Amino acid sequence: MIEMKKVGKTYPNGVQALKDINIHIDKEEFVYVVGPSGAGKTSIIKLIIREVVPTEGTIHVNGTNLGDLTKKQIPYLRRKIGVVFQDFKLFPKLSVFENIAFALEVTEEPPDRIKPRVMEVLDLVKLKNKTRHKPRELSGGEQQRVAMARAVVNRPAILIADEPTGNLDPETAWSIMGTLEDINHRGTTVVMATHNSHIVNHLKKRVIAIDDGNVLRDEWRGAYSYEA
Ligand SMILES: Nc1ncnc2c1ncn2[C@@H]1O[C@H](COP(=O)(O)OP(=O)(O)OP(=O)(O)O)[C@@H](O)[C@H]1O
Repeated sequence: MIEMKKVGKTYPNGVQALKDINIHIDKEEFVYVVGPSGAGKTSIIKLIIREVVPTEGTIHVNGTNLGDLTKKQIPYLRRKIGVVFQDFKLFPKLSVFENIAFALEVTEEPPDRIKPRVMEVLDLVKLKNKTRHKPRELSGGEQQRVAMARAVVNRPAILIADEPTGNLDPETAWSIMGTLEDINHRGTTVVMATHNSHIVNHLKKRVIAIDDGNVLRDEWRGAYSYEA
């Protein structure tokens, strides 16, 4: 599903963000990527979605060697990968319904299929009663749930979440984790970069710990850290 072999990333300014990354993530796994600020977590995510290219090594996503992709093929890769961010990145002028429908319109979903599918994902994230609201009329947790609904509306094989609970209070963060687990149980692979040690230590999953551009640990049902 996601395979990185001997992947290194040196940015044009000479910063070596990733050194020798070897990771294999299978279909339907739920994986935390943890590590201190600057460790390289976001760089791994950007490589998976082909926002940046590696300086060394090879990456396969869903059987495709990203090194073989032409610029024109990148949008097709992105359809297989949903992404959510810490700051939600919703369109402020569009309603909840329109924010999600937009993702189907750009992939040219037949118009009569759009409404049922949007309502289906709003049901999944428990927001069917807020379809006409604008993002500013929602709480942070609700906005993140809209972002998740939008990320999965095209039925991607993989959902990448970069610090999805970063802007949320602890209780709301747990509700977001419930939604991510529901998405995972429906067959989507979830890769979540996080600093939230409480969640990682209590909702046990595979943990890939990155430090200084290297994989420090890769453990099934691991912990956030083993210090103190
Ligand atoms: N576009 C870029 N150009 C140059 N250096 C970069 C770029 N993006 C990231 N870096 C550097 O690469 C290293 C890894 O950054 P990255 O954003 O992957 O870390 P991170 O683990 O996601 O950190 P955080 O938890 O703070 O988001 C850092 O030293 C960072 O300064």
